[in-house]
Amino acid sequence: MAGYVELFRVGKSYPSHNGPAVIVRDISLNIDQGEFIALIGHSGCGKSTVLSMVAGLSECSTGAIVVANREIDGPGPDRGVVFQSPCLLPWLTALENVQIGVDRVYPHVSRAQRREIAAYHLQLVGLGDSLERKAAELSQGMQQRVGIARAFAISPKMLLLDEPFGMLDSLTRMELQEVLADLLARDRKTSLMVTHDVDEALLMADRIVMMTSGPAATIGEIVTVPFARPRNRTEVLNHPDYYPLRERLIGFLENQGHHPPATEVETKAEEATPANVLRIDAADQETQAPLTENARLVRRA
Ligand SMILES: Nc1ncnc2c1ncn2[C@@H]1O[C@H](COP(=O)(O)OP(=O)(O)OP(=O)(O)O)[C@@H](O)[C@H]1O
Repeated sequence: MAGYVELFRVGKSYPSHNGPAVIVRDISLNIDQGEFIALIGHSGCGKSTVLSMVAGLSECSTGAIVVANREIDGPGPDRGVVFQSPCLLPWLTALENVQIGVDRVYPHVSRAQRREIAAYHLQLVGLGDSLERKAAELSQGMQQRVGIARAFAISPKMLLLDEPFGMLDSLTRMELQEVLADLLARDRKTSLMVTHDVDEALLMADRIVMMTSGPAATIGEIVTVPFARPRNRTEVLNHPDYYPLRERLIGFLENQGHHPPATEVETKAEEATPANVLRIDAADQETQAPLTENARLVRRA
């Protein structure tokens, strides 16, 4: 059955002195309207590469991507992107940063209405009192709230999130996971999120797509998360299926090990060792108790 978003045998390679370095290959995935997909895999396997092709920021070397029946050929306002760092214009206010996108997408509505749209979305992410504060004065968590408001304010058909909470401390990360979940409960956007965090994937996603390790990474396994959305963190953690699912995800990643990315293979073939493996936060290992904190896949030991 056709999906709302369809990836048909998508691949990406870059030229190198040894011929094309294949980063990802044969990525085929149908995403239903309103579905939330988490993309996980070892560092360097090509998760961001896939996301940036869906965003239209990078061209597919092979295959094609269709969003709402239209093959994409570049970035567009039908896809809102949230990056790890929100890249705000520091000299502009929170409101002005959100309004830039709104102005571009709604050029025909009045300036007052455009301001209202931007202000409304900043209120939704809890920044109603900070509309006029300069971006440079905001904490990292607040800046990321602006980034999320900016993505929602343009009413995209699809949301693309590239490790959106990766740079935040764990408490702020949990807060923003809830902000995002609340927004998605109001407006169930079709979403694709890259994350290193298996607990975040289990909290947010309807399906978790696990990528094999590169070079030439592809989809290894897809896990359906059986918890109804919207979700409550405590209920998810206490669900009898939670730990078996978590084990399955971690088991897959452990079995993948970590292979050097394609570009390293060319220059460092002899240095490829299985030492670069998945590690869980020391805190998690110490407690061995039900996790209230995210287990992180740390990139390299
Ligand atoms: N412009 C480019 N030219 C050559 N190689 C590139 C280019 N951009 C990315 N790569 C390579 O593609 C591979 C995949 O990168 P990508 O950022 O997609 O991985 P990732 O899984 O998102 O990694 P991480 O989890 O660390 O963010 C890496 O080996 C990277 O070096």
